[in-house]
Amino acid sequence: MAKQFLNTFLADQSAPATTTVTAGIAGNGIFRMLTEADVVRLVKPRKLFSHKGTYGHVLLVAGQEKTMGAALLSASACLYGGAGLTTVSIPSRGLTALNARFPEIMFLERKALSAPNNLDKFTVIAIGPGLGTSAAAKKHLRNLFRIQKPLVIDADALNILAASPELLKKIPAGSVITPHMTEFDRLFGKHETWYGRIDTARKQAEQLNIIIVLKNQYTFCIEPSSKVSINPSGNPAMAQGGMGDVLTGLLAAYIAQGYTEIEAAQLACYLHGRSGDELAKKWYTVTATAVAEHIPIVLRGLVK
Ligand SMILES: NC(=O)C1=CN([C@@H]2O[C@H](COP(=O)(O)OP(=O)(O)OC[C@H]3O[C@@H](n4cnc5c(N)ncnc54)[C@H](O)[C@@H]3O)[C@@H](O)[C@H]2O)[C@@H](O)CC1
Ligand SMILES: Nc1ncnc2c1ncn2[C@@H]1O[C@H](COP(=O)(O)OP(=O)(O)O)[C@@H](O)[C@H]1O
Repeated sequence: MAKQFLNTFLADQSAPATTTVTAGIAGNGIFRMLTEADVVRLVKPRKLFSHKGTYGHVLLVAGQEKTMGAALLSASACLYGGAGLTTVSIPSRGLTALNARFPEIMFLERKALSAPNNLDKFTVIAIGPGLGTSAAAKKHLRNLFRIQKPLVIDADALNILAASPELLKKIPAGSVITPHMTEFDRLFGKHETWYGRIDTARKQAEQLNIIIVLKNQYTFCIEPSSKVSINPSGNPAMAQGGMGDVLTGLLAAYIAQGYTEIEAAQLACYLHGRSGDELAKKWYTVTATAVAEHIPIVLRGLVK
């Protein structure tokens, strides 16, 4: 394969012209591009004699009155991503919508989040889509930080952290954060270039001991070792609200199923974009709902 350069993946081509990207995540370089072969190798086929308990239990803390849709979209991705069980903690006003739309999904009252015992049974907890940034939302995030288990942190939970640097320092080790460019700059300061942003992300992933999924046309998954994998799938037909909420649900679903946090991030990014790519062959734009629903079809095509 011809040599690839990092600038191919940056909107502003701000990297040194000689910085290369190797094909495949097994490569030794800092910058490695995820390939279809990597993803096929990562996927663990579902087992004979397995049941819902085999594939983990996601708790998703999301939604407020005006953005309940984000919670439902994210929850749908847990379902279509194959989590064994999904429970959603949304304001109780969203319960009718949840039951009508996804009868497979369970509900946990918000007040139950303050008792750590209630959370033991969950394999992974994701927080943020459509959550809002109220004092109550901040309290829920703070409570989840106390149990010291890695979290998936997105959207408004990131905006809460951006406004509370003292809380950002307490982020549980091993957590995965999924900022888009604007959320990233709110968290870590304004950046003039993409190369500068990636440099900061590598430093922060190491310092905070977390995985940073920096979303854009090409999404960068940055590990605490500061290695970067670049996701090549996805297209502008996907540039619509709710797409990131679906990515968060997928990521949580793969952690629930026993993938490591970095494997889950790589799988979620690739399959999310691939779903959008397959749909965009027929559709000029694709919805977040459609991207989630198409995930099992993408996997059926990749894993024989
Ligand atoms: N149906 C729903 O309920 C939806 C709820 N959402 C939730 O609403 C909350 C706030 O989201 P908002 O969209 O208002 O605010 P954001 O902070 O996500 O976005 C604010 C602005 O940042 C810029 N931006 C967003 N993505 C970018 C990217 N990849 N690169 C560069 N700039 C980018 C855009 O100009 C955008 O208007 C989140 O919790 C989110 O989960 C959104 O996901 C949209 C759909
Ligand atoms: N032009 C694009 N090309 C590839 N992926 C895209 C494109 N636009 C959006 N996406 C993907 O959609 C998601 C958008 O996330 P985000 O901005 O958080 O959306 P939202 O807040 O509306 O849910 C990211 O995973 C991003 O990579």
